[in-house]
Amino acid sequence: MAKTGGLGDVVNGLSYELAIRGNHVEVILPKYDCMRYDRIEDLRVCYEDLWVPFDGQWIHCTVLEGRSEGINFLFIDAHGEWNAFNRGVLYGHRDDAARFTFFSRAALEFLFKSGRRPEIIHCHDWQTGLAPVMYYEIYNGLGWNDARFCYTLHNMGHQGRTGAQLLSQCGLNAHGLMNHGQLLDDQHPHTVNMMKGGIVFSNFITTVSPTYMEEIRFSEQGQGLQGVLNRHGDKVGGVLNGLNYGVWNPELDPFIPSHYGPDNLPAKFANKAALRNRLLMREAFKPIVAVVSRLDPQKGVDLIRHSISVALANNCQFVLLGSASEAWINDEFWRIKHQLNDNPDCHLEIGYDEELSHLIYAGADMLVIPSQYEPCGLTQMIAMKYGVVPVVRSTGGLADTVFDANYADKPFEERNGYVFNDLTHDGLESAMGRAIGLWHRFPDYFRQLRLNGMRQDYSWNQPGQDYINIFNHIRVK
Ligand SMILES: Nc1ncnc2c1ncn2[C@@H]1O[C@H](COP(=O)(O)OP(=O)(O)O[C@H]2O[C@H](CO)[C@@H](O)[C@H](O)[C@H]2O)[C@@H](O)[C@H]1O
Repeated sequence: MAKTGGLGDVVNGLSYELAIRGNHVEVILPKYDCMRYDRIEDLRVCYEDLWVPFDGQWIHCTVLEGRSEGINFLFIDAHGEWNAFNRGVLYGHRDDAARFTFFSRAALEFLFKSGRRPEIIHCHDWQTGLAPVMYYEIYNGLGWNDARFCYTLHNMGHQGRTGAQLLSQCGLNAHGLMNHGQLLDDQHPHTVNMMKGGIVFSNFITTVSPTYMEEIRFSEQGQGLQGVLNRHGDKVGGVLNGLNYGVWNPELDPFIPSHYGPDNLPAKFANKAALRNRLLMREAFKPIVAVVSRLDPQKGVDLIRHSISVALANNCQFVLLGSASEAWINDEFWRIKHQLNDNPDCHLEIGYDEELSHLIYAGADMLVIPSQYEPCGLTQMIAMKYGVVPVVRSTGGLADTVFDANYADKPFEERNGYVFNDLTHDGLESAMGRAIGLWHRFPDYFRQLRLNGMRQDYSWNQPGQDYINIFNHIRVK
């Protein structure tokens, strides 16, 4: 209902997995104006007057509750002039640090006032980094002390660096927390680092793949937080994300015209025809190379751009679905789109379109993911489930899930894609060249690679158990 990328998938998938295993799970979100309200059932007010202290005033909120597939969702609706959550987008405003810290404070205030006493509060990314800080620094003193915090890092590229006045705005002791270094950014003087606060104060910290955990602890990929992660090394771990196969499954997917699985792979190809039809591309005996991505520097935008020409020069069709976070990237891809407008083998769709993404996975043959860094990456796992062969850069979770058809140190049944190391045109071209060559010259072998990927289990089954073990480890017994 509120998704711009992989974090939405993860909160959704993990919540269902925990609920299926008999846990009581509730998800708290801001009540954004731009949510998919069609995905929320029985939305109704559940707490009328929640007054939240923030920035020297009491802000009036209402809490609504709604359900989706059996899970209870709670939405904090903030009233008043500030208009914290009705901005037409989820994030991207100058006051984001204040907006999400206010949200964190409001969520805690709601849990406290409504008498809910969760054993575990699971927070995600910098937006909620100050929630465990406020819990231990403010709510413990009010007598609430039986909750424990798990904090998940989805992306070290966004840490929530902001001025120290935010701490006093949300009721924290700025002087003490900054002087003791718990919230002080390790690289920028006088700056609060919200993610660091989450790491220091939470009872356990996860990131979304084992390789990314290594990278952020022991290389500059920690983007300044290596030191704090290592100081807290006894409470950190990498848990590979799962996929919600209730949402991402070509045997059931309501957004694709032809259902298929490893036992009836030929039915996939009606989706390829539907994709071409939808995007006004011609029928041709060519593979479709796709990209589905946020167009962010993290995702390797230069190589994404280059993959278009590599695909078109090597007798392929190319489809891109991408949403840009920065104006220069948006402008660049619009320029390329105009340039290729009349090419019947290529379509660039710039924007965010959940339904179209399902049809692309179902219709494509290869998915290119040339990321600079990738904490986990879900699109390669979705691709594999849909019989699409991923071509990826070896980094983070991509390295944990994609095993090269030619070079992996694995038995053949576990090889499922193409991998390159160097973040260069040559690196990309060599991996794409091998994948495209296989499609044209050895179709049986290509089919086998698709099947290998489809048969791998990237569900929430194992990671769900890993999270339960972590929660059991930290909860108050
Ligand atoms: N334009 C578009 N239209 C429609 N759908 C689109 C889209 N662009 C992307 N998506 C969808 O958004 C999700 C993206 O997943 P990623 O793993 O790439 O996550 P992202 O980088 O956003 O998040 C971060 O968090 C996740 C979760 O932990 C990590 O896997 C990842 O490495 C980390 O960077 C997929 O479901 C994809 O289909």
